Amino acid sequence: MSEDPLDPHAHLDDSAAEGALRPPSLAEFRGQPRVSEQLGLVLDAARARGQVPDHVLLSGPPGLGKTTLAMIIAHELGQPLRISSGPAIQHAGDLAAILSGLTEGEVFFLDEIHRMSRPAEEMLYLAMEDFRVDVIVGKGPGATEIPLEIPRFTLVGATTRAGLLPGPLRDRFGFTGQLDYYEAGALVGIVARSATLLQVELDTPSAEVIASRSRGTPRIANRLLRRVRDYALVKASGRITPGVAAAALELYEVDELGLDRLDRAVLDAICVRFGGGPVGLSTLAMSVGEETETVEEVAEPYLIRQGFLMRTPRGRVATRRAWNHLGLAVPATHTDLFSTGQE
Ligand SMILES: Nc1ncnc2c1ncn2[C@@H]1O[C@H](COP(=O)(O)OP(=O)(O)OP(=O)(O)O)[C@@H](O)[C@H]1O
Repeated sequence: MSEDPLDPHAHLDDSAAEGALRPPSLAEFRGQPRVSEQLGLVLDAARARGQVPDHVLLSGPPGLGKTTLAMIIAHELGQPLRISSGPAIQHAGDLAAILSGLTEGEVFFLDEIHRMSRPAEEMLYLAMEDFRVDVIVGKGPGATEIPLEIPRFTLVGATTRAGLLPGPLRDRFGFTGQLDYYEAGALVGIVARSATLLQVELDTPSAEVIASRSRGTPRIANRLLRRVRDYALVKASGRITPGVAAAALELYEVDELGLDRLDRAVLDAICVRFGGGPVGLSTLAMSVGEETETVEEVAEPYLIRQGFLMRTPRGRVATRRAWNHLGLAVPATHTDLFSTGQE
């Protein structure tokens, strides 16, 4: 796993602190007002009926709060939480073991659900719908399927790419929450709350500097706060001002739009090495020395959202904004491309 302090995938930096900063209830969960309200309703209704709620699918880029919401669901329902992930469940038997060990009403959080093996996925269909798994006993022609009842549970699936889930799996979730990048105001609130929990004095203008460079992502906001705190301690007698926050983030190569080293490397590769594109994803990933998934799921969504690049059927293409942000002149050929209405 990467140790890059700005990588939203990286959990290891002060991971205990990250856990301590998770809001424990929906009331303390900021941002995502629609998902939060809809989910609150699902939980309230289930509680009122005294039943186990529908299965919940949470999708969105890393670090936006999917794990946090799964923990909140369990907490709000007063149920234990079991955590696993798609890549950890390669055999149907692994899943059968987990499911048969659940207690009635337990919340089962399955991260990266799109990366589960096919046989496990098929077992999950039945478990989600009928609360039953078919365990195969024996081998070859003598093998028999033994149906096994499992306790009613709530599955909370998380994925960075809901589109990658097969239709039959997606259809079995009663509620899907699509998490989006956070608005600046919500991030300021998150940073302020974290600062209080970390016993760091932080005024609103400084919180705004951190929030505005956090790529709309609470995990990054919390991490940047910790880096700013360190910087202030070493260089500014512990006092955080907007100038100190900006200088700290400059040091960590986070620019004023929140773009980090990988984001800029991607833009630089498209604009400079590939003449603005179109360039295929795998070529692009290789040229910045990253996994295709990291480029596609971490860097691209934010760059697209910020209008720096476009996905086209022929590959990734930089927009004028990308050239401008890198301080480069837009080549004439690309001015032509965008003036044809593709921007
Ligand atoms: N709405 C929120 N309010 C306050 N803090 C939040 C919120 N959402 C996320 N966080 C903080 O951001 C961190 C990352 O959240 P979380 O681990 O839930 O993200 P995730 O979407 O599950 O990411 P991944 O897919 O990479 O596991 C948590 O430590 C939590 O403190």
